[in-house]
Amino acid sequence: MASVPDIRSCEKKLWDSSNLRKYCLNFEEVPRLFYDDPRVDEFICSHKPVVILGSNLVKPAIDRWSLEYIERNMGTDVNTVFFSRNHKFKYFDDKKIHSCNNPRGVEFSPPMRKEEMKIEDFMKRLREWKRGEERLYMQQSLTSAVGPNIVQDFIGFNWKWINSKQKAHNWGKLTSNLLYISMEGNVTPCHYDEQENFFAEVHGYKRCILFSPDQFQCMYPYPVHHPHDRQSMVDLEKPDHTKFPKFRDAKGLEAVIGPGDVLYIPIYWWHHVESLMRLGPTITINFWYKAGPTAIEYPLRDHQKVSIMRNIEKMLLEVLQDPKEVGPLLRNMVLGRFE
Ligand SMILES: CCC[C@@H](CC(=O)O)C(=O)C(=O)O
Ligand SMILES: [Zn+2]
Repeated sequence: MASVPDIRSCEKKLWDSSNLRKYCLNFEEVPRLFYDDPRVDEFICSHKPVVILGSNLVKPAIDRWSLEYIERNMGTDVNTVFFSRNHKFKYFDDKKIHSCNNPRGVEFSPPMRKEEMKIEDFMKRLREWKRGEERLYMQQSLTSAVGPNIVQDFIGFNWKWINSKQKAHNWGKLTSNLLYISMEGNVTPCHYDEQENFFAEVHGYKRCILFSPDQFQCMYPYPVHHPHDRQSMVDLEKPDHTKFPKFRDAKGLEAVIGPGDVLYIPIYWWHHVESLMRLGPTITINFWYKAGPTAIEYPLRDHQKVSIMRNIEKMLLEVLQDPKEVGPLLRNMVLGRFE
């Protein structure tokens, strides 16, 4: 992507395309709107991503949450830290590992490992990291166990604004706020979540590549029973166009977000997230909301069709018991009949 003129005009551009990983696709820009622009609600209402500027959603964190401040104030509980031998941190559900007896009988090998660490141990590992060592990525729910200063900062978030969005769009409850502390260059590969997400950048720059739920045929998600459920089987860095031919036609959007920017990631939208290279660690806070009650209206929305497909896979596995039987039954149902 050519370096994008930063609309916050006077600010010096702090990154350029050399900080971004290169992919075989070109992406359209996610629109960037100020928080009080009425079009923001139009984007949220139509489940379209938008970068929201100037909301002050997590201003206390932007003003205070340096790595040193977080180390001093995160509290004494342990934090979830993922380790990966490469730059990818591909999520997997360890409760589904048993079901992954894939046809060749090869056991599932987790692409990363998890440790519960004290904040000071995580920060030490981060400071002393050497090329070639496992990369680290802290992904920890903000709970009442954090220190009093961080509780105060959290109270100082712009709850008035975000609560008004939750209400206006009839979202369900706020289920969690995760604090992400990532090394430069870390990547969370392409996946979708079943929650609405306000993704608030606190420190550093992240690039988010997004694909709509209507790109389902191009994204080749793992089966629902697989530990990598909700993840795309396509490796964005070296896509296998033989196994995943439709990926060539995928139409994606992208946004680079910096401190103060909030990216709305609609429920079921695919997203790949990378911390820009050579710009140091990034800090992000997300706000995950349960979806609101959606009346069944026709034509069905694409994300509703994804939810229907998920339920069909779950039901078939429930009744067939053997994951290896789900594909053949679906093929028998469709081939030559619905094509
Ligand atoms: C564990 C995933 C964190 C995040 C991606 C990222 O910032 O690396 C994301 O996917 C989300 O907030 O939904
Ligand atoms: Zn996600």
